[in-house]
Amino acid sequence: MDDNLVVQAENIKKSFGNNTVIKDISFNLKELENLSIMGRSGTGKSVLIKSLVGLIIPDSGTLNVLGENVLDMDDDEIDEVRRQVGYLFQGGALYDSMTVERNMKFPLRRHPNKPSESEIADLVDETLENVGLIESKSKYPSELSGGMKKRIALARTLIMRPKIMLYDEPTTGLDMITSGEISELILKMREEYDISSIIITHDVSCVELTSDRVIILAEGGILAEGSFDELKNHDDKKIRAYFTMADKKQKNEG
Ligand SMILES: Nc1ncnc2c1ncn2[C@@H]1O[C@H](COP(=O)(O)OP(=O)(O)OP(=O)(O)O)[C@@H](O)[C@H]1O
Repeated sequence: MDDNLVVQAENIKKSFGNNTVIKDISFNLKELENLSIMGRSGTGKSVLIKSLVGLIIPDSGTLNVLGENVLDMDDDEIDEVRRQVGYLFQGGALYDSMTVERNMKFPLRRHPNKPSESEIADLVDETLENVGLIESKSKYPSELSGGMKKRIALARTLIMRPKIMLYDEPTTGLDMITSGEISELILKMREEYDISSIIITHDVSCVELTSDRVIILAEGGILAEGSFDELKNHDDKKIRAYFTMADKKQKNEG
């Protein structure tokens, strides 16, 4: 595997019964790169990133993550990959019955190389400072806005110091200003923690702000790949449409 590639996926295929979701996809992620994956609903974006952490097993292909072949791993080895690959799920999923502080401490306390309680407390404070929410430490999720919950969910993932972050629709359901703040945070976290990221999103502004490279999925394969500007101004109007249609949708929602 190329030294600079943290993910290398070759000829991935995946069907669920008769439903062939991924016909043949190859892609890679470079160190410190932010890669956006766009595509209509149901094109297999989530399936693709779930396969990076062993939540879905492709039918065929090769899949290297951080230099290791994840399709040939036992449960312990996959757990080790999951510790290095943070996954921000669509729902964000905080524990409602726990304060922000306890939500943050929870994954660290379960870590096999568990830090001491005072180290955990320092890590929680430092990470909450970084996402701008230290003052919400004693609050419960129900007391937080959608944008704040996303930040806390992100902080809880970052506290594990992942090398790769997988963001599944990080700005969905947020207003345009809050979405912009989350996109800024994705950029800031790359600087702060040297993270390479894959961002699944329909949010054109998020793609524009965060991404070095964009892949558009359609019909089980890669329809287009390039920089934001290349794809937004592509000769093929079918490709341009991914940017203009979503723009209009956002304006209507905003
Ligand atoms: N565990 C599963 N079992 C069966 N089918 C599944 C499973 N996971 C995903 N699928 C199917 O795979 C297809 C792609 O789903 P996926 O969630 O990857 O879409 P997506 O591109 O992320 O869509 P969205 O933008 O709506 O989140 C869908 O038809 C879905 O029903």
